[in-house]
Amino acid sequence: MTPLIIALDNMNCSQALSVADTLDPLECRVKVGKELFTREGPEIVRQLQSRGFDVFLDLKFHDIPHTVAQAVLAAADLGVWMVNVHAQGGLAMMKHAADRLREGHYDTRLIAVTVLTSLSQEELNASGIPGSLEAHVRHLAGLTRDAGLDGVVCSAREAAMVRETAGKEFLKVTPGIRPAFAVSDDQHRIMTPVDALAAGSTHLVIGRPVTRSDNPMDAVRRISEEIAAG
Ligand SMILES: O=C(O)c1cc(=O)[nH]c(=O)n1[C@@H]1O[C@H](COP(=O)(O)O)[C@@H](O)[C@H]1O
Repeated sequence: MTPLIIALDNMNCSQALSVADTLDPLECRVKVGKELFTREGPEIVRQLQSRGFDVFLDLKFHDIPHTVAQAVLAAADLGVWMVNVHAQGGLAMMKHAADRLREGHYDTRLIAVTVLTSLSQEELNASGIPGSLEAHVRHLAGLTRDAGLDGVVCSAREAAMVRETAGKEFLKVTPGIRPAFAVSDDQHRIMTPVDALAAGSTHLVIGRPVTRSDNPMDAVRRISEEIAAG
């Protein structure tokens, strides 16, 4: 199955569906984030699923354990392929959500965001977290593994380190991916698709390089070709 997850950001329902209609669900999965979900609600997820797409519901839950677990179960009831929380919410929060999913026999993958790819070392320290960004990602990845989640969201630059900490099977979903033909936008810790996969990423999240393209499916094909050419 393809490692590509296309982020359907900066659009409403009809725009998202018209992009999705140009894409092939065998060549990519799609990600519904805060803006699209807040505008359109669960119906956009159902519409995408009815077109054959696996949906990653990227709402990055971060709250008390009971609230997060209930939100994760609500996402699983929607039949999403993947949902995420913030690892910063703590071991108990993550474990409660993972346990509830397992008890309910859901096959929705639960992953946790470590340190956002838009954050730099300076910004992390300025937010009150001392030490190196890499050490913090490693720590949060270990916490996520201990809580029984399926993997993390991290920068591809940290994928090899996460593999070392949590193993090969642990998912490394990496945004901040910029194919050779794209610009970096507001992402700080970026990598090309080829380098990201070589570093151990299991899934690549790509938004603007595809969705801002005049021909999104062509952009997906170019990325797949870049990957195949290695
Ligand atoms: O959880 C995410 O998907 C995520 C985590 C992170 O650390 N950085 C990050 O960029 N993302 C998401 O990945 C997507 C990246 O989009 P582009 O920068 O347009 O490729 C956006 O939808 C972000 O919300």
